[in-house]
Amino acid sequence: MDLLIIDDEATIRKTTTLALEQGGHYVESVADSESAMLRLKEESFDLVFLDLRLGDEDGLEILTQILKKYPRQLVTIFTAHASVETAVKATQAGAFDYLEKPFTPDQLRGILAKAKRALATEGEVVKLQETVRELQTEASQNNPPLDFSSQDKRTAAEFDTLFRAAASPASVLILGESGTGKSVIAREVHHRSHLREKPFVTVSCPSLSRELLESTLFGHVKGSFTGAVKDVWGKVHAAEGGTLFLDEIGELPMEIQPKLLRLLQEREYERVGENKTRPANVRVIAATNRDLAAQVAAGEFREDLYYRLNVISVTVPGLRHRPSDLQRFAESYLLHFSNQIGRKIRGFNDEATQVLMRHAWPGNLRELRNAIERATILARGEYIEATDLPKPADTEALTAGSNGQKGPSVGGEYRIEELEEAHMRRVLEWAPSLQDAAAILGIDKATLYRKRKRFGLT
Ligand SMILES: Nc1ncnc2c1ncn2[C@@H]1O[C@H](COP(=O)(O)OP(=O)(O)OP(=O)(O)O)[C@@H](O)[C@H]1O
Repeated sequence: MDLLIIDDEATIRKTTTLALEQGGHYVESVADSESAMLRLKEESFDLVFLDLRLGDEDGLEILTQILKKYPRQLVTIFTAHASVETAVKATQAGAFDYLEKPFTPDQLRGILAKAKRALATEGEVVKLQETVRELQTEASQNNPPLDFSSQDKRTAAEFDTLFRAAASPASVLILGESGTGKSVIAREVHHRSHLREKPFVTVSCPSLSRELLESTLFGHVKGSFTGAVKDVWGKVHAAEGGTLFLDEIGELPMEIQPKLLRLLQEREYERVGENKTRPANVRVIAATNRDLAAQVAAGEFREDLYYRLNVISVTVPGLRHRPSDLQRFAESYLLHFSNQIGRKIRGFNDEATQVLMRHAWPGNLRELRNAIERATILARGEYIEATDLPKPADTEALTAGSNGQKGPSVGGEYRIEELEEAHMRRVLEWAPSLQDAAAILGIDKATLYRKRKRFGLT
């Protein structure tokens, strides 16, 4: 623990410091209230020992002054003038405990054990607050039921690896296009792990500036940058004992990468603007829709960090690569949204089913969910019709690559060949086999092979 002794008697400061240091604690001591307030402003201490008679100063007044500024500070009063009256006064003023001089090392240890319990309880409250926040996020999204089964062999194998590894403390890296369900999977890994009762804390890497992200992760001390008006704990602290989920890790700035590596490797970190090293006990799950290996090759992501994160790695296939699951998701979303708005919709008519199956779903489950929610609202009859769904010839869907980049669009200033190549590339991305791709494109397999070679689509 980090302790501060405020006592004007040099011998008491020295002997108490020695006794506490022997117990492995970090101890500082000061002789007056001015130095004490200065240190409390600069540092955070787990427990303060305050002498009730501090030269000319009144310990009770100093106690009030400390608690006014730092209401959660634990303060134990030292006094040579023990009496029920002073004890009552000190506790009424908010003292955590009371120690009569001269005290024994055992009494001191007793106080420390009690303070440790109190701090742990406070830590639990912070963790609970974090959990409530996460649950509120989950609930406010009002999600349809989650489904982690798959008829697609590759997807099923990826999920199997992932969930078998859930119970280990190993870091997990979840790769996959946007909307494939990486955040949802990260939560599920946490729920299936031994840490399920502990906090699950999310940090979205791109949503913050570098400075803010560093302080959000590790916390900061007062004065460490403009606007840092008080000491703040970070998400690493909030996730203590549980899971820290780093979303969009591919966007983690280079400057922060060594700090995350240290957290993973040494299990320690420092708050921004502070030299004190703190232990961290968190399991890290990271996700990205970027090609992290390519980022490593391009020198944009540290290789050592990549390997640390990559202990267990899964790639969630895009929805077009698991067509056998599409209908099930569509039906489950339909049931959820029709119940939500109190409508009886029995399913999709044949034409609508065809549209569902032919669309490439570049936005994956998120896009499907939104499309079904919209269709549920628009549906006139008992069945969803093709016109309730996004148009199959939606230019965006036809021309946007899996990385979201646009290609030539229908009606623009493009040669037919360019459109042909873009269309073929997209279909090849999601069609389950070359035979299926040829059937969808309306050409025979030999022509497909020839064109693939010509366009370099291998
Ligand atoms: N296993 C699942 N079962 C049912 N629906 C799912 C599942 N996974 C994801 N979804 C749906 O897809 C939406 C998007 O999921 P999520 O936010 O986890 O994707 P993501 O891959 O993290 O996306 P991004 O990369 O854009 O952050 C969810 O809100 C949910 O509606």
